Amino acid sequence: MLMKSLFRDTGALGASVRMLARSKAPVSQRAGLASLSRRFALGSGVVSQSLRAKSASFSRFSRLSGFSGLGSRKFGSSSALRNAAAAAKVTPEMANSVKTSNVVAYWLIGTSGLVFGIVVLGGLTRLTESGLSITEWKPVTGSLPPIGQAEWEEEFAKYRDSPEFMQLNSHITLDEFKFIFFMEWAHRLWGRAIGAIFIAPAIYFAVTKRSSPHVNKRLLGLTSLLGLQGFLGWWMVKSGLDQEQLDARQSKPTVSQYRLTTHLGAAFFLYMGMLWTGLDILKENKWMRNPAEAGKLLKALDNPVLGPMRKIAVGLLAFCFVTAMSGGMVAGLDAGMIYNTWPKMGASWFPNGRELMDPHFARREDKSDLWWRNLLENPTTVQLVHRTFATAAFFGVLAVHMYALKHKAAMPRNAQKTVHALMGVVTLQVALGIFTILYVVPTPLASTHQAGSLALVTAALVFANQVRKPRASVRTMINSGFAQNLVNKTANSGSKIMSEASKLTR
Ligand code: HEM
Repeated sequence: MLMKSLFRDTGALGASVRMLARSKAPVSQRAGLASLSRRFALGSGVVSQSLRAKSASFSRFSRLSGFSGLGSRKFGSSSALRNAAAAAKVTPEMANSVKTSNVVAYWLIGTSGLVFGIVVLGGLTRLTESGLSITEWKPVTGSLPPIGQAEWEEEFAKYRDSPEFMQLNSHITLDEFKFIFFMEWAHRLWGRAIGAIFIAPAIYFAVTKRSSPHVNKRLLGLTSLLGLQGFLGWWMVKSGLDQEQLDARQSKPTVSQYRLTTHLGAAFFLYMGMLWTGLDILKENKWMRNPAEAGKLLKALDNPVLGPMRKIAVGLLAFCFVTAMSGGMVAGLDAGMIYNTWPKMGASWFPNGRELMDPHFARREDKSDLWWRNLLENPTTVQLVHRTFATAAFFGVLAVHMYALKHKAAMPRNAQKTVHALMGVVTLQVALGIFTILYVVPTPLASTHQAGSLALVTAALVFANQVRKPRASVRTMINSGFAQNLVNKTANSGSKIMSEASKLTR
């Protein structure tokens, strides 16, 4: 009864506010209405005195009055939405935060798959030593490969001027050059394709309001990261083409391991950002469609056992990422070509201290850079660092797996499955790493090992996402029982506002 009257009255209140917002009512009047809505919400007895419940009532109010992302399309202009939301102390974030179309989520997850693919292709480009074959960066005109003999000869002539040709590849023929050119060209073309497939739909979704402002901010961040990634790719290649830089590093013509790892790290971030956002959208939409189920899940997520698990899951994701980056350093220094034994490194468990902290790697006279230069530039030490991180990652996942098994009852079902998958992937990844070392980095194994690192990060990310509590706005809405009650009441209420609002929750 109480609920019935609450919804009836809130509906009427929402209608009045909508009218006020449309009629550009004076601010004082709108503020008065906001305070009325506040008193109303607090006096209803349905919501508690807590601040969280207050914000739930404002979310409820904003949705019933049509002031949500979807509502703004149907009921009013975005400035009316902003004004009314501000007057009612419903932040635009809260008012608009819930609904983003599932299509946006599928597109994000699909694009993250393309990023996965380009990381693997990038690894193949490096492993086939093709990455320095294109000596210029032409973001637009470079989309087309040379056409006809004359253009190929011209391109080959540029390559013949590069340090890589002069010092390592002076024997290669035009046909062999064509192969390495096409590897690098395909990598760059794939990058351009990801740019187009990401940016054009992102604009479309934002303009047509299929994505909420909250998601739009993330799309903007991901677009910037995508642009940065293209630049980082060229910045990396430049380090292998510029003889001065090679001299400074005292290196053969290869790219800097720092730049390779930065490029790899940015790709991982892009991948994780797309996947995380896509999963968030799907999850929230699912909750809004089925508030009763979501309520149960929220209750399960409130279990105190999951408190530490949430932090551990994020920590584990970060650790897997760092381990992958240490692998990038190994790849950048070709450090997998030495110490091709496991578990020992050569005849002993660890190389001797003199080799691990070789003074030749220090560049300062006082040798104050001895430690960090060896950790990041000495192939022996870098390999040992990667082995150490990998071992720690394996035991970290094992510990989480055991902890999850111990608290099985408290874990959401899907998280239980993911933690098993995580255990499987980390075992496979360690095995791939070991075989990559034992067989002295054959391309198929090394490439699968690289793909495995992304698979591991994927499993860790999905797990962290599953045990995470939802965003505040969704949480307060579902916790208040609002969505469930709304759906129940709508069936026979006959109220237009109620049926409009209930659609928002489906
Ligand atoms: C959690 C476990 C591991 C992760 C996440 C991981 C990740 C990575 C990544 C991302 C790379 C760079 C690939 C590239 O850019 O081409 C790499 C390279 C490498 N890793 Fe691992 N790795 C793990 C375990 C291991 C283990 C246990 C070993 C051996 C004992 C190993 C040996 C290597 C070697 C030799 C390379 C260089 C391959 C190349 O030159 O392409 N890894 N790793």
